[in-house]
Amino acid sequence: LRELRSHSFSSLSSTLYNGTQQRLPGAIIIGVRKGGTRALLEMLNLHPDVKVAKAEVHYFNVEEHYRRGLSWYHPGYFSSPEVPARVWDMNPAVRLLLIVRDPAERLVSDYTQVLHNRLTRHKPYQPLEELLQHKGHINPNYKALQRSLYHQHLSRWLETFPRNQIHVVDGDALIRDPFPELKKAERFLELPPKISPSNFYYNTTKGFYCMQTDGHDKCLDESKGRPHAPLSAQAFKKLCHYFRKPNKLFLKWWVGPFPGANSGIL
Ligand SMILES: Nc1ncnc2c1ncn2[C@@H]1O[C@H](COP(=O)(O)OS(=O)(=O)O)[C@@H](OP(=O)(O)O)[C@H]1O
Repeated sequence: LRELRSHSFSSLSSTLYNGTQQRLPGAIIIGVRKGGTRALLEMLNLHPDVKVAKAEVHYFNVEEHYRRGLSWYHPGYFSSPEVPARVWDMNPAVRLLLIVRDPAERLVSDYTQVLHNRLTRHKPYQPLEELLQHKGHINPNYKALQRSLYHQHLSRWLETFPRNQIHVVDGDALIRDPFPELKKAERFLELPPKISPSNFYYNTTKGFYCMQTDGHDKCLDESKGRPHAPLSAQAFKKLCHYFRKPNKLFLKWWVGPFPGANSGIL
């Protein structure tokens, strides 16, 4: 269930429409595994006008969602081809927040998560270097690699949704300095500016920003920000090289034909 949540959407009911309790989300976070979805969701939740749908509401009772006609919750992956049309059917005006991160880093994080699960269950595992390469070349069939080909998944969303309904959150920038990314997301959602720099502080033990509001503070759990599995510098370089073209395609869409310096994925 947790997997479903983290690999799919996180929904936000906000005051986009009527300022009251809404049943269907006015905005949805789409993103791949390990892109920073949870951090974005928790940080947006600092806003008093944002209501984050509880995980249970999404996925704990899928049958109920099906009965209510929300079948898209079930396979809701950024990379699932059938999802954009289903989201459109739910609400064609929904705002989409797409969070991405350096595709090579995301891939290593993705592998690290799988490795962690296998180690916990005392199951055998293959080293990343083996999965990643075939006869000395990057293996294009490796699923975690395919999940990092953002432009491919995005192009399907763009067949359904206009560009201005999708806002990209730079997951790397969110790690380094969350406030500016939150500001941009707030603007995109047309929310009054309520999130402030004082909502964030750098936690040196965690090595990441944590949140604080009304005297309470909160860091993400230990599954976020784990040390990554080892990968040789040579293999990582190959991987970055592999992603150069897909990154360019994605960036061209994101920032236009002349990419600025703000994106972390080149
Ligand atoms: N503030 C803060 N604290 C902790 N972690 C943060 C934060 N901001 C972003 N991140 C990054 O979020 C990464 C996990 O992304 P997801 O939440 O999408 O992962 S999951 O697929 O739902 O498991 C996670 O990836 P890893 O570092 O590879 O574990 C983090 O780098």
